[in-house]
Amino acid sequence: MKDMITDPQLILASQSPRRRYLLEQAGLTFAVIPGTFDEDSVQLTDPADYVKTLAKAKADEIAGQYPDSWVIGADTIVTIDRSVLGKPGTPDDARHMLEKLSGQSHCVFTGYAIVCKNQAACVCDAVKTEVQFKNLTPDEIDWYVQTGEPFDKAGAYAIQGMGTFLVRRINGSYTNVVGLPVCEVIEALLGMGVVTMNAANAKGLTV
Ligand SMILES: Cc1cn([C@H]2C[C@H](O)[C@@H](COP(=O)(O)OP(=O)(O)OP(=O)(O)O)O2)c(=O)[nH]c1=O
Repeated sequence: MKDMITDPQLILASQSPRRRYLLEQAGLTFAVIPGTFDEDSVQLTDPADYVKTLAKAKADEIAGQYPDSWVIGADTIVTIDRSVLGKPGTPDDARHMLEKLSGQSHCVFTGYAIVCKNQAACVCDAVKTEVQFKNLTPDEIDWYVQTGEPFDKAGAYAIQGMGTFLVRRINGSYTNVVGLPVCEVIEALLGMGVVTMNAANAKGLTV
């Protein structure tokens, strides 16, 4: 149930600490209100369409509760060949994902949606980044799984964490791999007039 407080102007509808950190680092002030949307209820289609649909559903859920606020939702998946890798449920899942990614290139798709219900406004898009892994030895995979880092990350790795040693090169947005394409999201927020670059407040973006 919604608290009896004034709607925050900008909301990140996500439980992901990485998304929060990326937006804070970009100078935004916002509230964090994660939703309860069931990701398994959405049928997998084209990867870009799929992450856009999920991002929009996450944003819409919170926008329904805070209709005057601007709400940001996002979703990230990893694809390789024809498989989609979400978050591993068990150490064996994580090991299999890392074995699949070893020595190969894969794609990371993040969808984002920015929604304001009472203004009937919505921007929704997806960004793709290519990531190439080095060849991993069984010992490297075992060690990385034991760190516990893979478990809440799509594809069982964190490029921003200890998993940085896995990545030989990337082609595209780095923040997109971490969970939110910050350049595109800030561009959209500026374009919609949700935030401004105010010379009198050069410490951050003005909401
Ligand atoms: C590939 C990769 C993913 N990830 C993370 C970003 C996302 O938090 C997660 C993908 O899961 P998501 O389902 O996109 O997001 P989430 O469940 O963490 O949060 P919410 O649905 O509430 O917004 O994987 C990294 O942190 N680093 C990486 O290198």
